[in-house]
Amino acid sequence: MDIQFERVSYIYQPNTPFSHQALHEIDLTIDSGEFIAIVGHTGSGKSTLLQHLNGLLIPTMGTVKIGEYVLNKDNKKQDLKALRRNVGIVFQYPEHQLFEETVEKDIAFGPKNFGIPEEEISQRITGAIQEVGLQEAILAKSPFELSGGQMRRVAIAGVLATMPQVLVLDEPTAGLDPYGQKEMMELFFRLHKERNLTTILVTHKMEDAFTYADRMIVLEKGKKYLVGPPAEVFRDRSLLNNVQLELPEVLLFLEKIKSSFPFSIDYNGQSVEELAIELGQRLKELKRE
Ligand SMILES: Nc1ncnc2c1ncn2[C@@H]1O[C@H](COP(=O)(O)OP(=O)(O)OP(=O)(O)O)[C@@H](O)[C@H]1O
Repeated sequence: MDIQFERVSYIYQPNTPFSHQALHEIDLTIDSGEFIAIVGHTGSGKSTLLQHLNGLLIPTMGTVKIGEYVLNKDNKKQDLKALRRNVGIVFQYPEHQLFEETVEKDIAFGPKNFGIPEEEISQRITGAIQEVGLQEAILAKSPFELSGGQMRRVAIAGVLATMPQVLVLDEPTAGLDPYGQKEMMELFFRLHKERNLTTILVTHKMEDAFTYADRMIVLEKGKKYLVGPPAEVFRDRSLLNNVQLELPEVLLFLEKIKSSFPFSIDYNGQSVEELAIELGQRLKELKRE
């Protein structure tokens, strides 16, 4: 499913004293199978943009096109069920949305809602629980008996069981310990590769954007500020000034990826190590200039 934003603006509570324009004329194309990271300060519009991906918000101006769907203010009354089945959103702290008596019922909720036949639902539950690295024995438990990390995995399994083509992740590793964060990101990256799943990740972690994304989108005050492969975006001097990416933070993450990278990625023929060294040097030079 290709995704296209054409001059998308969004205004919260228009024509009231509380009116706030959260997105300004965003143009954007995301190809099927891409891994996109969206970064930007608090309040830059990241969550607002995400909510346009399954029609939770409809642009105030402009158009969002997702597969067959055309979302704009002239087209507000369409049935969005198929869109919502195909675009799975994992909101921040998704475990807060668990509510059923058993893990099994919680995971079944999405597929049931989308009218998937019972026999298929049980297969999907088993598949999803394995995919997120949990044992089947957990299905009979109450979600509230589980650890925080397990609850998060159950919530993600619920989204995966709807078999989306696009997976949208809003700070999915927030609140997990560093080991849990890495495991979770590797899970998303594996799903992305295995299912050719278009993945759109909102993150504050530059390291994750750099490690996993094909392209990064930097939002600043509701505007698309920079977009490109992470290695290019990090080379942009203005990122240092405008997104306030601090040099120690960058160096720290470059240092980390050198030792902990689980696989090699090649950007324009450079190994990650070469890239890290080059980026580190360039960023030092930029700060000196
Ligand atoms: N329901 C609302 N009514 C009015 N303004 C809102 C509403 N929701 C968000 N905003 C404003 O819109 C802007 C963009 O918010 P948004 O949540 O999209 O930012 P964000 O980049 O996701 O931030 P964060 O990183 O904190 O999650 C902010 O200035 C926010 O205060």
